[in-house]
Amino acid sequence: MSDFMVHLLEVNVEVDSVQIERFIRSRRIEAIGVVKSKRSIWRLKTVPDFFWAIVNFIGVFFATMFSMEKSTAYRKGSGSGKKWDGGPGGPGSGPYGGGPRGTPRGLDNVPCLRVAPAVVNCEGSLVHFTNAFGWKCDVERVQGIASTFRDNIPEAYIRSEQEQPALTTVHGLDPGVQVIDMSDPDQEKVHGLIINASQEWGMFQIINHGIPSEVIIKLQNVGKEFLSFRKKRKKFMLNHQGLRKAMEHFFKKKWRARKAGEANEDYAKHLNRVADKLLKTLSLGLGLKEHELKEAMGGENLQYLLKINYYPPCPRPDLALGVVAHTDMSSLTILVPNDVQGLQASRDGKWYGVKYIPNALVIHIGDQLEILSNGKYKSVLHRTTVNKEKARMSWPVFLEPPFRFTIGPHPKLVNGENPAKYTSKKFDDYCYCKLNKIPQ
Ligand SMILES: O=C(O)CCC(=O)C(=O)O
Ligand SMILES: [Fe+2]
Repeated sequence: MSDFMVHLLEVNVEVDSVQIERFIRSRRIEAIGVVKSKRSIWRLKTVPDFFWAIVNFIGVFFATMFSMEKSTAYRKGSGSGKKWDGGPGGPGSGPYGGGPRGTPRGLDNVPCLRVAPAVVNCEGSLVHFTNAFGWKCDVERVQGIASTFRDNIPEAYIRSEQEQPALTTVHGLDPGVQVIDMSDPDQEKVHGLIINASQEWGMFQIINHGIPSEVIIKLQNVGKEFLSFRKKRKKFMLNHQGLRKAMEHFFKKKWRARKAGEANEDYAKHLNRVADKLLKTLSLGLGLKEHELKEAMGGENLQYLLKINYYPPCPRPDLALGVVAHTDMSSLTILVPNDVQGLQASRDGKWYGVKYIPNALVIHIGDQLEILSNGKYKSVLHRTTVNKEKARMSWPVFLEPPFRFTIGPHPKLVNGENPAKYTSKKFDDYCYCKLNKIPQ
C-alpha cells in the first residue's frame, strides 16, 4: 500500500452534472493558465441541460497511483508527454494549426460529460458547490426533485420527442453491441472482434476478462456506501497529501476508509491489465506496433479516472433521460453498471439498449481514440435511460491523456492519401473547446 495513491478528486452530490461540469471545467482551465484570455463560464451560453438526477457524486482518480511525482504533475495540469508536446496551436489562441479543421462525424456537435475537483455542501434544496480554486456556484438538488414528484416530472426534465426513450429506442431482433469473450482460445478471433466493434459501434462488452467478480462487487460497494451515508451536509475536499485523512473524513471510520482504498486499488490493478490488453489490440488494428497507441495517449502517464453515476428512480422514464446523448472525451472508457438496464448506444441514428450482463465490462471508444486513429475507430454516441422503481448506478473509468499532452491523428496514419481529419491539440484545450461548444 505504501506507494499507492487513490485520489478523491470530487464529490458532486445530487446535482445536475452538466451545470457543474461546465462551471468547473472552464474555471479550472483558466486557473491553471491554459486559457489566457479572461473567459467566464457565465459569458458562454450555459443553458442548463436537465438530466434526470444524473449524479457524478464521487470521482476517485487512481490514475497516477504508483507515483507521487506523477500525481503532483497531474494536479498542476502538467503531465509530461514531452514527446508530443509543442504541437500546433497555443493555449487559448484561437485556431489550431496543422491539418484540416473539423471532424467527419462531428465530435464538435456532441455534448460530453466531465468531472473535476470540488467541495459540495448540501443544504435544503440547494447544493453549494466550490471547486478546487475557490469558485462557487449553487445548484438545485435533483435528488430532492426525484422525491417530491410521484407521477410526473418537472417540464425541464422532459426531453424533446427526438430524444424521448419511449419514442426513440429500437426494440427487437437487432444484435446490438457485441459481447466478446476474452478467454476464447482463438485470440486472433478476439482481436478481430475488438477491432471490428471499435470501428462499427465504438462500443463492446467483454466477459471473462480476468477481473474477479469480488473485486467488482467491492468497488460497487464503495459507491453504495457513500449513497447510504445520508446527511444533510456532505462535505469533502480533494486532498492529495492527506488522502487517508480525507477518506476517513468521508467514510467516518478508519476501517471503512481503508476498505474503500483497497477496493479501488484492487480494481485499478486489474483494470490496468485489461486496458493494456485492449490498447495493444487496438494498436495492432491500426497497423501500429503493440505499444504505439498507448504511447500516443501519454504512455505510463495515461490517467485513470473513476466516476460514480447515480440515477434515482424516475416516475416518467419514458420522457426523461439519465444522461443525454454524448461521446466521452476520454481515449477509452471502461464501465461497470449495476443490474438496472439503462445504457444505450447509437448507431446509424438509432438507439439500442446495451444488455446488462453480470460482471461484463462495457468498453467505449472515446474522442481521443477516434482522433488518434484518424477516424478509423468511432467514439460512441451513448446515453442512459432511467427506471421507474429502481435506482441505477454505474462506475465508468475514463482513460485520459495528461492535460497538457497533445493528441492528434497518429503521424504513422497520416500521409498524402490519408490526410489528417482532425486538428492536433492539447487534451485540456480539446476539453475546453468541447465543453464550451467552440469548434475544434
Ligand atoms: O451510466 C452509464 O451507463 C453511462 C454513463 C456515462 O455515459 C458517463 O458517465 O459518461
Ligand atoms: Fe459517457
